Amino acid sequence: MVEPNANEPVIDFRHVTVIKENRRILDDISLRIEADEHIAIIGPNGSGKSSLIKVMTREYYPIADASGLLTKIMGEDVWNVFDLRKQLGIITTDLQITCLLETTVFDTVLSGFFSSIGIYDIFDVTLEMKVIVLEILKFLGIDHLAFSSMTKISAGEARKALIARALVHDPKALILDEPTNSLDMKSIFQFRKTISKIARAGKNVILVTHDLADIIPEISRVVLIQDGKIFADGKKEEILTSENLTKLFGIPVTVEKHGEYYAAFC
Ligand SMILES: Nc1ncnc2c1ncn2[C@@H]1O[C@H](COP(=O)(O)OP(=O)(O)OP(=O)(O)O)[C@@H](O)[C@H]1O
Repeated sequence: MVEPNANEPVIDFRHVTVIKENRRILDDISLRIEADEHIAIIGPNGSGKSSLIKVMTREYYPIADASGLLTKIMGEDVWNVFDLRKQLGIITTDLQITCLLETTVFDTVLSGFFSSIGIYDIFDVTLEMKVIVLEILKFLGIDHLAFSSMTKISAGEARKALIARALVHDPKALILDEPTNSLDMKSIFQFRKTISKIARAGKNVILVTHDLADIIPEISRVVLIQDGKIFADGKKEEILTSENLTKLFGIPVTVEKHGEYYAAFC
């Protein structure tokens, strides 16, 4: 198994172009995320955010003949996909839908060890795995829900259970694709606190969102994506401006800062 190098950039992509159905859905993207960085990726619907994440998880592959192409993750070019998924904890809305089964929170988190949906008799579940699951549930403050069904807890709690599932392998980075979709204000508030706690615990947070309010204070860098290209990349304070967001979304947008958080109005 590839052991990640903690000092190497988590992501070092250069000249990444992905073509699907004869269209460049990612167009010459270069993006380097340092070992200690937390970033937010923002862009309109269809701009290529999820596709970029899929290049990170090796679900999408860039065209191989691009000059200077590099797709290093934690210093390595070549990854076994199973090893890679242990290092990159991923939470998507699709996963939330897939995991909403009549299964307990505990088993949902445990299933992260097997990259499965549900737990089956053939799995070799160890005591150590169970201890890790309980520790993570405690860390995220949902241990009291361990034996509740995923279908009987709130959307915010279910989202935390998925984060717990992504953490079982102690990944280097946590990738969140639109994590607060369909959560109410209280759940969003609690969710942000959880992500802040994980960021402070030393995991890279890579957040894909439409909502500036998801950008936790620990995130200092923002990347804007438009039409498969990087439109702007830099310090949060410099990138999150009304002018940039107006150009990015093609509508008048006003960005305001409230304490350590941002909000956009259109
Ligand atoms: N497998 C595929 N085959 C064909 N087209 C694809 C494929 N995957 C993505 N696309 C197209 O690439 C573009 C970018 O899609 P992507 O899902 O990356 O955008 P996004 O920024 O994540 O959008 P959203 O905010 O709506 O989730 C879209 O036009 C999408 O239809």
